Amino acid sequence: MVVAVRLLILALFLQYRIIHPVHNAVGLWLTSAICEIWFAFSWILDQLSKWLPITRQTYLDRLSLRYEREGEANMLAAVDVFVTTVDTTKEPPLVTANTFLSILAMDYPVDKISCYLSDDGASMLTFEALSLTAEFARKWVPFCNKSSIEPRAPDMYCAQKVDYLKDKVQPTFVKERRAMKDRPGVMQDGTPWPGNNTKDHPGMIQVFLQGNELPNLVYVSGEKRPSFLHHKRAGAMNALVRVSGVLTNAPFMLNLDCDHYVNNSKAVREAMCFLMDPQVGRRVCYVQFPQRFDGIDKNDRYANSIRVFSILINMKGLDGIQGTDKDSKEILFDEKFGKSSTFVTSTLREEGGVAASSSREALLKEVIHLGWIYGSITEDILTGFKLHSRGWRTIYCMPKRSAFRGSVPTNLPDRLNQTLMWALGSVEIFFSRHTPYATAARK
Ligand SMILES: O=c1ccn([C@@H]2O[C@H](COP(=O)(O)OP(=O)(O)O[C@H]3O[C@H](CO)[C@@H](O)[C@H](O)[C@H]3O)[C@@H](O)[C@H]2O)c(=O)[nH]1
Repeated sequence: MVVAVRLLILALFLQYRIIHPVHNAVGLWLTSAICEIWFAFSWILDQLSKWLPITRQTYLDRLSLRYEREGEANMLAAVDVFVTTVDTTKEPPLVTANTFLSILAMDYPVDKISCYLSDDGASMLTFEALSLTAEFARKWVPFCNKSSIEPRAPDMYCAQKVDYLKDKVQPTFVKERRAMKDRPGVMQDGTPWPGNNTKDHPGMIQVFLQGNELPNLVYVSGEKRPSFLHHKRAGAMNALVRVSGVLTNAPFMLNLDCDHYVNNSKAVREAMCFLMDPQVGRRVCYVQFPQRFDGIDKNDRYANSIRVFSILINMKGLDGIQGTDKDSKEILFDEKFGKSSTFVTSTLREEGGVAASSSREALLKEVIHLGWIYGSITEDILTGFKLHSRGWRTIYCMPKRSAFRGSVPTNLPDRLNQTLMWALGSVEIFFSRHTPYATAARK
């Protein structure tokens, strides 16, 4: 009803605008009329996606009943978690360390989680930080598991103003908690990685944790050469897909930015409710969680929360059609689980991912399945489109306790840069051969 009334008002307004030209300022009138018609058109498109909003419910106990039977081997699927970082000045290693600790301490069988960091900055500082993170994880993860705390990112947990003495918790817990709070700082100085140039260095892989007590933890910095495009985050993600394909090759992957920590330790289980569902799971290629952010100031100067709340209905609506694409317009981050088989975890011919007898055309076709698509700085949106155009479904999952939380730009230049990047990415997709309109026309 509201939409119909708005549509009517819009039609009357546009009719008025068109039949009343401003003769002494034709240029201005024409420009504003074109802009208004364009906005009206995009608003109508936006409404179309809202007809069938879906709210989903997960039942974690049933997941456990099906896949974690007593006396039997745990049947939950393994997950490779990918985190990307590039610039230690904008993405402090301490933030990345928190993200990793929250991942390592997730409520999921430890032998089924492997964490990978892609360091596009090839920074010694990040490398050192991850090494110290691995050390601290040996204390932090058992503490989290024993005490069932939330969130499991140490800084965010310790920043909570909870009086544990008041709650009459066990004295041992209070003591252990204090020990965790007084942990030694994990950062050292900002010495650059010796002998390396961020734009020209060999590939680097270091396994920090491996075994049955903690999840695997691997540092990766993909090879960079000045004469080759490395395709920014898409290239970094594909490097991780290839490395993890060789090392752990889990059937699912979780992808996070370095400043997005796990806020709900059961997040992976939430996603598995869909991905491991015998019926729904077969058609689903990823599960996406809503964007949630810390650090938004009281007046929300940079409009960070608008994109969180106003898009909720759009996301639910899209879920009712085929699922959400990664949307750069309002969403900053999302976390998604994809089936590696969709992306084919091990690589091309040399890794046995594609039969040696494949023709060049077949190979090229497979390459499209092989990972994040190149050609746009908003590679996640582009890849989301591609997956949808191949018939995959995606799920929008909103657990009561938000699954992940991230940080937002806290100054105007960063916020403007971010918005510009998303806008450019969308324009790139629109004019590329991957444009959804061309894909729809080809069908
Ligand atoms: O060359 C690069 C550039 C970026 N990144 C990483 O990519 C992530 C996102 O980059 P950022 O510049 O912070 O972009 P945002 O706008 O904050 O990120 C949102 O928008 C991007 C483009 O749509 C998506 O890739 C991200 O997942 C999404 O969170 C960060 O972890 C970076 O460290 C790299 O690994 N290599």
